[in-house]
Amino acid sequence: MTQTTFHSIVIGGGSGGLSFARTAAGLGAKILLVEKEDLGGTCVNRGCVPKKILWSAGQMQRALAAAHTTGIFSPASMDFQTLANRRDTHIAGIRDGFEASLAEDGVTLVRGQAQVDGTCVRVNDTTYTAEHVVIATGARPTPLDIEGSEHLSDSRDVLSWTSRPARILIVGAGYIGCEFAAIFAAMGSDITLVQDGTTILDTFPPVLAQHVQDMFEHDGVTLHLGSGLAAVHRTDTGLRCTLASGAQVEADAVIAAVGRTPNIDTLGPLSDNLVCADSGAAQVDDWLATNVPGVHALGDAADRMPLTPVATSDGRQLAHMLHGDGGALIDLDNVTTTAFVYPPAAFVGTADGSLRTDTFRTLSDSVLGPADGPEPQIFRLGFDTGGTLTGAEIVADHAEDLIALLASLRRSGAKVGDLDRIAPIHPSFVEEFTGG
Ligand SMILES: Cc1cc2nc3c(=O)[nH]c(=O)nc-3n(C[C@H](O)[C@H](O)[C@H](O)COP(=O)(O)OP(=O)(O)OC[C@H]3O[C@@H](n4cnc5c(N)ncnc54)[C@H](O)[C@@H]3O)c2cc1C
Ligand SMILES: NC(=O)c1ccc[n+]([C@@H]2O[C@H](COP(=O)([O-])OP(=O)(O)OC[C@H]3O[C@@H](n4cnc5c(N)ncnc54)[C@H](O)[C@@H]3O)[C@@H](O)[C@H]2O)c1
Repeated sequence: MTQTTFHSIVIGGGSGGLSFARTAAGLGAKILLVEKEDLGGTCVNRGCVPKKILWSAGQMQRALAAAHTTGIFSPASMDFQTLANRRDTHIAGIRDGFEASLAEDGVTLVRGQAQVDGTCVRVNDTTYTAEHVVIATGARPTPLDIEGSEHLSDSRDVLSWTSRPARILIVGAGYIGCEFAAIFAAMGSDITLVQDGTTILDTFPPVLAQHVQDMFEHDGVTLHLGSGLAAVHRTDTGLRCTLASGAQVEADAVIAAVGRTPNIDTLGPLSDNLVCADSGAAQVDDWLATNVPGVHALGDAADRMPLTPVATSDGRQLAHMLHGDGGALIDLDNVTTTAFVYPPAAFVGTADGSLRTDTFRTLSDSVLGPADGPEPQIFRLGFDTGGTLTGAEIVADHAEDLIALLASLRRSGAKVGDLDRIAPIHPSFVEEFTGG
């Protein structure tokens, strides 16, 4: 059993761990990165990237379904296996790129499951020590403990599917449940969405959540709010799902999307010593330090915001704090977020300001919507009593891009009327809320 010393050891080669390792190595630090599965972690292998590939395919399906209204006639059919091959090739390319760039940056990569005790890390019977240990171990799907749970799929399974089930029941209508519902409905699956609360997307502003719910209903998604899944049984014709209400739904696949559990409990002795928040993630201070001396945490393993840009930014900033001349954590209040439904729903801050809330509803004239008409879109801006922009809420094509610009305006203290002084492009969606 050899012992090698590093400046920092980072556990987990996902968005946060890679960002930390590469930045710290670039600052001259000797870095060990430990990864038990695939470089790139959740986002690249079983999260954002494969999800967005499927989402883009679903968007094409929706456009094709509407094409005949513009006089375009073409027989369209979908071979999911071809899409799955393209997804897997794309992801493998990103992974290979990470492996090459880690080697270029001089980061030592060890494959295996890390067990951590203070600043000692054991992997495959070898012990490594460092001044700092960074926990960037991410999170995993929270299992749904019901009768017949062996029949359930989670997001990891779904994003490696090579065929598309015709009837899908999804439990949980948060980000993952709603995104999968939208994507597979667009591809032609029959979707039932079961949510324990009275609203879908319950971390989103209520106006956006309601708008997405209306779109789901329009698209034929069956919603069961205030309900849950009690049991699943395999029958000759599929999976018979019994809801808490007693209702029965037959499906070919059942997806549990009921949240994610931080990977804090699988770290060996450290698991018992870390102080965690209610989310199950490690509590950290403004320097991402945990309660254990020398141990930091970031990304989904830390009690911050479980989104890729936060993990990546925190990784970079922590590297500057530990191995450079200081860094500053991203302001969580100005983090933007998007649910990739059709069209996407995005927000920053809150639009329910005390001075006024401007709400614009419009029908897109720039894209093909569903066959029975263009997509309804919504855009809300909120201002405080001083007239300063407090938030933006958008459901529209390219909302995931637009929202970053609104966050930038908000951060720079934009006032009521500032948007009126912009001459927008015509015809475009933004002319609904810009131009005097
Ligand atoms: C279906 C889905 C869709 C998503 N879509 C989006 C999106 O569109 N936009 C967005 O911003 N976010 C999205 N997210 C969230 C995003 O993926 C995460 O916030 C992000 O990946 C967190 O990065 P991380 O580095 O903290 O953890 P991860 O990327 O999960 O990486 C952690 C790594 O640590 C490794 N590991 C764990 N324990 C050990 C151990 N003991 N030893 C060695 N290695 C270990 C794991 O194998 C993993 O590779 C999505 C998530 C899911 C599940
Ligand atoms: N586009 C994105 O940025 C994106 C996409 C996917 C995931 N993510 C990240 O991943 C995290 C996890 O996503 P998620 O969708 O798994 O969790 P979530 O917390 O967003 O949603 C889970 C939903 O399931 C419901 N639920 C929980 N238990 C239930 C039960 N037994 N029966 C019925 N409903 C139940 C909850 O009320 C909640 O609304 C998100 O918080 C987000 O940070 C981000």
